[in-house]
Amino acid sequence: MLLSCQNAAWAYDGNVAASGLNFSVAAGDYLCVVGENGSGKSTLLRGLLGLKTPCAGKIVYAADWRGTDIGYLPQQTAAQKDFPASVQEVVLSGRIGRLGWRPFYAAADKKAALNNLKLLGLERLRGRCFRELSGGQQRRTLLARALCAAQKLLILDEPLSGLDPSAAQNVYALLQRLRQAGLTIIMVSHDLRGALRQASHVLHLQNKQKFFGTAANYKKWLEKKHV
Ligand SMILES: Nc1ncnc2c1ncn2[C@@H]1O[C@H](COP(=O)(O)OP(=O)(O)OP(=O)(O)O)[C@@H](O)[C@H]1O
Repeated sequence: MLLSCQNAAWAYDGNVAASGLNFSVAAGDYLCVVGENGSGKSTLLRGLLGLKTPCAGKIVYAADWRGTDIGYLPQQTAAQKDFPASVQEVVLSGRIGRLGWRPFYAAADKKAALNNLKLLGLERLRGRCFRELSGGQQRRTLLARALCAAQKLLILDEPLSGLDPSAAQNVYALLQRLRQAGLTIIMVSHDLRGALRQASHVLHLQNKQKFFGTAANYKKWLEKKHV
């Protein structure tokens, strides 16, 4: 078990955004978090990252858990679009959590950045200024950055937003390969069909936990709901 949410809830100024969350994620799982706008998905991700403290319940992490093992792709925000740095620098910054006492990046950091730039088809753009890129190119750059950070767990908040169909397919194929290589993935997505093709587990939120289980059982649950 990598992490387990035990009756956890989060609120903003007393207004509950998500409550009664009980689920666990094992190493190698691919969990897709679904639900309508405002159902608490991003709040949960921030909770898992330790950026927002639960107002009830708790999250229990594996004994050997280190916060630096996580790569995180946040939801797109206006502020992110204005980074005055090159694509390569943004991707390399995914290694910051691993620098420890070192004041500079090592050859291994630069190699990892280059590798992830290639994986996301960004090699040609590496010298370009991040803020001059298209929305989809920026999204891929931030995904490459998250990959640079992800040792054990990749947390993605709508990774496909702004991507054209072929770029989205490439990201799905990449996630599949990463999972086969042993990475655990937690992803918020509005592309239910695409997510269900790949996910091992689904968590459906509506400010509460409506469903948690395997993707196969989620399909059955959806069918029952609609008869
Ligand atoms: N910083 C904040 N301050 C106050 N309320 C917030 C804040 N962030 C989110 N909320 C509220 O918490 C609830 C859940 O929001 P959240 O962003 O987690 O939903 P979501 O499922 O990720 O939505 P979307 O699909 O639109 O991204 C919403 O009612 C939202 O208005």
